[in-house]
Amino acid sequence: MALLSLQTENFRNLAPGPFKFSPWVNLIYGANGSGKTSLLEAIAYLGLGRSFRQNRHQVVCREGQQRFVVFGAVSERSVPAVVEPGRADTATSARLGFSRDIQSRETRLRVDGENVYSLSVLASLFPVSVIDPGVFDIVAGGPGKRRQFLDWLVFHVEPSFAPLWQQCQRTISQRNQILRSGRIDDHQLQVWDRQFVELAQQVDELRLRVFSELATHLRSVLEQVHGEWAAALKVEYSPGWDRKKGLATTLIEHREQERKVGHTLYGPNRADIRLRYHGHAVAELFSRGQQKTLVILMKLSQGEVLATRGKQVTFLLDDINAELDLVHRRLLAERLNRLGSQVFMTAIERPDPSLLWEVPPSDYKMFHVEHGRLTEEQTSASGASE
Ligand SMILES: Nc1ncnc2c1ncn2[C@@H]1O[C@H](COP(=O)(O)OP(=O)(O)OP(=O)(O)O)[C@@H](O)[C@H]1O
Repeated sequence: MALLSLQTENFRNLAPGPFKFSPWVNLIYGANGSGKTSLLEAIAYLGLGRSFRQNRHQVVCREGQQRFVVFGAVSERSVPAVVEPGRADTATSARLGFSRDIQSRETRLRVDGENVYSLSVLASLFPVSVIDPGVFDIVAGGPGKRRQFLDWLVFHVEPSFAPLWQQCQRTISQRNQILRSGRIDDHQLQVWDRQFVELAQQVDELRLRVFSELATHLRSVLEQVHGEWAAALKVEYSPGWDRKKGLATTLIEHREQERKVGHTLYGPNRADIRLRYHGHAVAELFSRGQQKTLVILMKLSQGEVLATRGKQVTFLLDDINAELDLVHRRLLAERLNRLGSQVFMTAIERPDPSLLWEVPPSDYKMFHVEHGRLTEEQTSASGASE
């Protein structure tokens, strides 16, 4: 899907719009505090149902207002692995809406004017991938971030994953309650363990299958990065228990330990993507730039896996220029262009397209942001299409 237009009400400092976007590349620049990140945040609301910057809806609602609205029109495009920009059919196929009343805490999700009750409906219609400074925790942070990263892809590739994982998480929390209660009923725990092991194996199977595809794409994109670090990097999926032993045996062997800590220490809730370099975690040895390049390439690989399923990810890149040198910026821009993804890329200075692409995409738009207002500027692409 690609976002063709956006309207907002009371969203931070953004003007209401409507703003019309390119289904391919949108370059957005403006001074500090002009509203670039707020724009990406509003777009992301349509696919995530929340902000990627912080947890509370009320922070994005304009000061003094009680309700904010984000409304967008998205188009469906069939995306072969490599697409020539400008060739796809961009007929509007869905109108997505998100509104939140701050006082009543009521959230409303709308698709084509009808109420929907699950965020996963918006998420599957409009997959968005945010690349902002916070995303670098995928490498530098704990396993939870990497699990979330993998599960985002599994959710989009395997429709059975979301309900399965929910059920598995419920089982884990029931199991934790038993482990925490002073008097443990062994029989009761065994019953939960049987169910837990079965669900865990199903979750693991889906994650492993999707991870293998992701790893293949990541390996291919890493081959384009010149540097020993990219060649020596090892990327492995760990299910959260010793696979040779099996989860059932692991749980029996560690029952005492789990009783002591009062929660589940082995299982898909502990899965991870291990990123190793010469036997060490990459977070210990990689430079900041290398870590950032790696995260961006991992995100790009997610987009490539979805493209093989005919699903298109919209990438929201917030001021990545500060993080990447020109060579890596170009590599990313070229790969995104080949992928045919819709891209929103912000910068403080007006970007020079000739520095990003050898041949700039035939259909891109350039916007200047000031006080939350977007002004579209003429580019060689807009000139050519007239
Ligand atoms: N709830 C709100 N109500 C009104 N204005 C807000 C609200 N939240 C943020 N703002 C203002 O919106 C403006 C836009 O901030 P934003 O983070 O989008 O800027 P930016 O262009 O990304 O800046 P930078 O380049 O510094 O990252 C800021 O001036 C901020 O003070």
